[in-house]
Amino acid sequence: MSIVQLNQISHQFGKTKIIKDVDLSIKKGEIFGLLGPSGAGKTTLVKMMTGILSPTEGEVFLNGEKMPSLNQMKHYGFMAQADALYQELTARENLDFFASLYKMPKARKKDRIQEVMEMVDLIDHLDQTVETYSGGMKRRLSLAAALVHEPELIILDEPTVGIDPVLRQSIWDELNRLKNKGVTIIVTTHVMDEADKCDRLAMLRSGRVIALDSPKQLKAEIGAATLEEVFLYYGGAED
Ligand SMILES: Nc1ncnc2c1ncn2[C@@H]1O[C@H](COP(=O)(O)OP(=O)(O)OP(=O)(O)O)[C@@H](O)[C@H]1O
Repeated sequence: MSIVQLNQISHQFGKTKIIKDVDLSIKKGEIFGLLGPSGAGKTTLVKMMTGILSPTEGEVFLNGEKMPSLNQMKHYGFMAQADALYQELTARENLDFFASLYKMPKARKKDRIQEVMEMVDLIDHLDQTVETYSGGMKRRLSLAAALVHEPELIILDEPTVGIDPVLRQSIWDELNRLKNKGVTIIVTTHVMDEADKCDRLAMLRSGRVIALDSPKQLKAEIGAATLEEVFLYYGGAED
């Protein structure tokens, strides 16, 4: 069974249709990428997966349950583009708060906070208030907050924007480690080399899925050397 299922999803803001007839079926344990230029509709699509936004048409299912569903909320971790952190609290207090929301046992919570803070290379700043963090540090803490409760589905909206290449690699190592444990990861990106790391990729343009397969298969099908070529081949160029 697919963990996320989108059936004929469309979304309209006012009179403008932003998402057009999207069907997607995301399987348990895969890293699924949504690749597209700015404005293609990636954020709108992931917001509908989380139930934050309802589609104008079509249905979204998480674990077979129709969204929005409060019950499903504890199963996923979401990292939005805008940070949702408490500025006046320390990083530890923020993570403690998020972990407690999901009723994580105390002992596990303590260890897990250390683990995620090491992963995002913020362990030396655990007891600093968030207001003293730089923009990049806040991004990394937001990622830690999305992962702290060990969700089985992780939805990340452009998680590595503003993050340096070394740390970006360590974040991808962690995502792969989670995937090997059976966690499903959905990630939006407009960076081709990140898209290449996904098991499957949906290329999005102007609210439509223009191609969908593994990066390797997408390239092989048209004899392309890069994902850029694939994107252009399927109509990725602007009108
Ligand atoms: N609340 C809103 N009201 C009106 N239009 C919106 C709203 N939110 C998004 N849009 C429009 O919907 C389109 C898709 O936006 P979305 O944020 O989903 O794109 P994106 O692919 O995530 O882009 P980016 O990579 O820049 O984050 C854009 O044209 C945007 O202007």
